[in-house]
Amino acid sequence: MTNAAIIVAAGRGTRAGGDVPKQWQALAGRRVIDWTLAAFEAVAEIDTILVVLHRDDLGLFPARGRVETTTGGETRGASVRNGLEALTDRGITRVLIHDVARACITPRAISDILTALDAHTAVAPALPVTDALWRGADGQVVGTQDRSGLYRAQTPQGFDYAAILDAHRAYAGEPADDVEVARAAGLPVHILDGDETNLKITTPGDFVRADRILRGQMEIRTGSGYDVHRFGPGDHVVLCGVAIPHARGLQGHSDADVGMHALTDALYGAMAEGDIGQHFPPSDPQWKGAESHIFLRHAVELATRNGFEISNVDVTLICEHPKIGPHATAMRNALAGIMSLDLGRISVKATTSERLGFTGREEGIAAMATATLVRR
Ligand SMILES: Nc1ccn([C@@H]2O[C@H](COP(=O)(O)OP(=O)(O)OP(=O)(O)O)[C@@H](O)[C@H]2O)c(=O)n1
Ligand SMILES: C[C@](O)(CO)[C@H](O)COP(=O)(O)O
Repeated sequence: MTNAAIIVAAGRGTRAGGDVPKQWQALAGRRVIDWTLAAFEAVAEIDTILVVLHRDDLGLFPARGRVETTTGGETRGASVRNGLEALTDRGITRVLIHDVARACITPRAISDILTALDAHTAVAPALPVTDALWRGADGQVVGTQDRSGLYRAQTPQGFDYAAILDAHRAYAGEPADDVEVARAAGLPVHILDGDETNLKITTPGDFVRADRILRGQMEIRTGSGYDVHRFGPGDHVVLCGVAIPHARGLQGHSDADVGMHALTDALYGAMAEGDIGQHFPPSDPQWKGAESHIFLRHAVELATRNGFEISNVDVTLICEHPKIGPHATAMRNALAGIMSLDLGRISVKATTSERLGFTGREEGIAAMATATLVRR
C-alpha cells in the first residue's frame, strides 16, 4: 500500500476574518497549517503529504521531507481535484483528503481512517446530530426537521485513490465534500465515529475553541543540562559548533564542545532518556575526538521518534574568555542547522562568574542549557 494525504489549504478564509487567510494565522503558538501538518507528519504510514496552496501563498510553505505542495483551484472541489491529479503515476493506492482548517486532528484519528480503509473503499468520520433542528427565516422558527439519521461530516475522508480520482473526474458541479463525489460515483462510504475536537476553524470564535483544545492536548516537557570542560593545550575551542581561536583548547574525550554537550543533555533530560555518557560512553574509543553534532543529532532524532517537537532551547556559556557575544549568532546558526529548528527558537548567551571559582580563574568553561519539548 502506498498512502498519500491531500491537505486542502487554498481557501481565503473569508468567514474567519483576520489580515491573512486562516491557515496562516496563529493558533496555540504556531500557525494553523503547522498544527495540521504536524499531525499528518506524525503518521509514518503516510508516504506523501501534498499541501494544496493558493497561487499567492506558494512561498509561505516550502516542501520538506515527505511534504510536497501544489496549486489549488477556485473552489474546494477544484483544489482537491488538482491534488488528486498531481499524484497520478506515483503508485498511490489510498488517499486521505483533509481540510487544513481542521487543525486539531490527531495522529490517532488519521491512523484510524487508514486502518478502516483496509476493509472499505471509502471511509469518513462524522458525528450524529444531537441538537434539535429547525428551519428559520427572519429570526423566526418556521419549521422543524427530523434529525434521525443525520450526521455532521468531518475530514480526513479516506478513499481508494483510483476510485476517488475517477469519481472526481466524472463529477460535474461543486460538492460539499469528497463523500458527495464518491457517492455520486456509486461508492459505498463507511462512517467512522468523528470527534467533537476535530472542529473546522470557520469563524473567529473557532480560534478560541481550537486553542483550548490544542493546549489541552499538549504534553510539555522541560529538561536541563550542565557540563564543564577544563582548559589544556591548544589554539582554539569549539563552542556550540563554532571553532573560536583561543590561547588554549578544551580537553575532553570528544571535541569538548561544552555548550553542545549541555544542550544535548537538556534534550535527553526532557525525555527522561539518560544523558550523553549513557548513549555515547567515554570508555568507548569510537567517540574519541568525535564531533559533538553527532550527539546532538542523536538527541534530536530520539525526540522526533518519541513524537516530540522542540519548542525552544537556551544555552548559557560561563567563561571569562573567549568573549562569546561576537560568535553567538554563528553558534545559533550552527545549532539551527543541526537541529533543523528556526533561529527564533534557539538562544545562545554567556556570562562570566565575576572572576570567581574555576571559570573565573579560567581553568575551564561551564555551560548550562534548557530545552522545552512539546508532544500531542
Ligand atoms: N478554493 C478553495 C477553497 C477552500 N479550500 C480549502 O477547503 C477547506 C474547507 O473550506 P473552508 O473552511 O470553507 O475554507 P475557506 O474557503 O478558506 O473559508 P471561507 O469559506 O470562509 O472563505 C479549507 O481547508 C480551505 O483552505 C481550498 O483548498 N480551495
Ligand atoms: C469537507 C467539510 O469539512 C466537511 O464538513 C466541509 O464541507 C468543508 O467546508 P466548507 O465550509 O463546506 O467548504
